[in-house]
Amino acid sequence: MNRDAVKSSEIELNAYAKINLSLYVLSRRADGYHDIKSFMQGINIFDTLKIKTKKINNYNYNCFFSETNIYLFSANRNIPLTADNLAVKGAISVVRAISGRYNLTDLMKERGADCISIEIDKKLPVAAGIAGGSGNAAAVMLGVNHLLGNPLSMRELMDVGVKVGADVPFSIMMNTYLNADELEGLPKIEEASSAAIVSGIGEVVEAVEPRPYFVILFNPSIAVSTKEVYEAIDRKLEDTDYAQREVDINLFYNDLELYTLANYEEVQSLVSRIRENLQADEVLMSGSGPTVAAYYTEYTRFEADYKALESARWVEPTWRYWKTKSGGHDVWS
Ligand SMILES: C[C@@](CO)(OP(=O)(O)O)[C@H](O)COP(=O)(O)OP(=O)(O)OC[C@H]1O[C@@H](n2ccc(N)nc2=O)[C@H](O)[C@@H]1O
Ligand SMILES: Nc1ncnc2c1ncn2[C@@H]1O[C@H](COP(=O)(O)OP(=O)(O)O)[C@@H](O)[C@H]1O
Repeated sequence: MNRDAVKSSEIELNAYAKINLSLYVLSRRADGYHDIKSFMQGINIFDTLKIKTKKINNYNYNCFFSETNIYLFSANRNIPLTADNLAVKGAISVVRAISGRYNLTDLMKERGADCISIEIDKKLPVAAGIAGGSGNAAAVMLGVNHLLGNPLSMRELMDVGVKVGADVPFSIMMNTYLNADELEGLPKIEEASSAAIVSGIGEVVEAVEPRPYFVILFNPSIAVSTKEVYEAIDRKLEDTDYAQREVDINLFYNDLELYTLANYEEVQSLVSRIRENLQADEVLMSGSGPTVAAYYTEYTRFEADYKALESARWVEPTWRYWKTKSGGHDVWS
């Protein structure tokens, strides 16, 4: 570790959301988690997090965790402002991993700091199938590691991150790639990508070239529990033909869609209305839902459809939608 390389006491990172262009659930493991195979890609919508190492000089924060002196602030009331916050879990896990190898008190002292503060500007929907919380954990892990002089490499952060959440390893890789300018000096940064084929429960992340698409993303403003959806798929996995089928990672396919669409009328209605009214090449729910992506290869059709949404009667006032792109900065410019 180059202790002198990073002496700034503050970093601001965008925590980008992900979408699953394909998601196959392969088997249930003894610990209740599921082995999957998924093509995941970053998308240009994000929360913003400010992470600081500082002297404790004010108490204007929602909560304080004494074990590692971590303060959290967010104006958003849809996320837990407690130790259950995934940003706090990310901070604790990275602090513990660093403490295992280095003297944390010394690292903090060298920076004239005795606490870490996290501020979350939450813009993404919560429990939405786009890894908003995992992205917050990823950004905090990358930010704390950066402020403490990059003791851990990107891959080491990913290994620690899977204990915080199954989507965290991919979120770390993708958010490393998309925040590369801010994270200069992170060991193994050159291995990052905004797209990957993800397997295991989420810990095996193989960087691949992104597949660029224009995307209109819809969220019906309901929350869906990932745990509930995975548990529901277990009955299907008992069928050996299903469990042993061939998977094509390049198809637009999501094993979890069947359950969420059948059990959440709002999501079924959202998908049907998008299919009836838009000219998208593909329409697919992301992750466990309820967010649905309409994918376009052609810009003019994408623009026309997006424009028409403003006055479309089939769009419910409670829905949120975003005009965005998937891939990386090169396709976003
Ligand atoms: C479905 C996916 C697809 O990318 O994304 P989301 O819909 O959550 O965005 C992920 O596999 C979700 O990852 P993540 O949301 O981080 O999961 P975790 O917090 O670790 O786990 C929540 C719960 O989901 C179940 N779970 C999660 C991942 C996995 N491979 N198998 C599982 O069975 C477990 O029951 C666990 O208790
Ligand atoms: N910082 C955070 N941002 C979003 N959700 C969080 C956060 N911390 C904890 N959570 C909780 O994590 C769960 C999953 O949220 P999220 O990551 O948004 O879902 P998904 O992976 O389906 O997009 C929710 O129950 C939410 O309350």
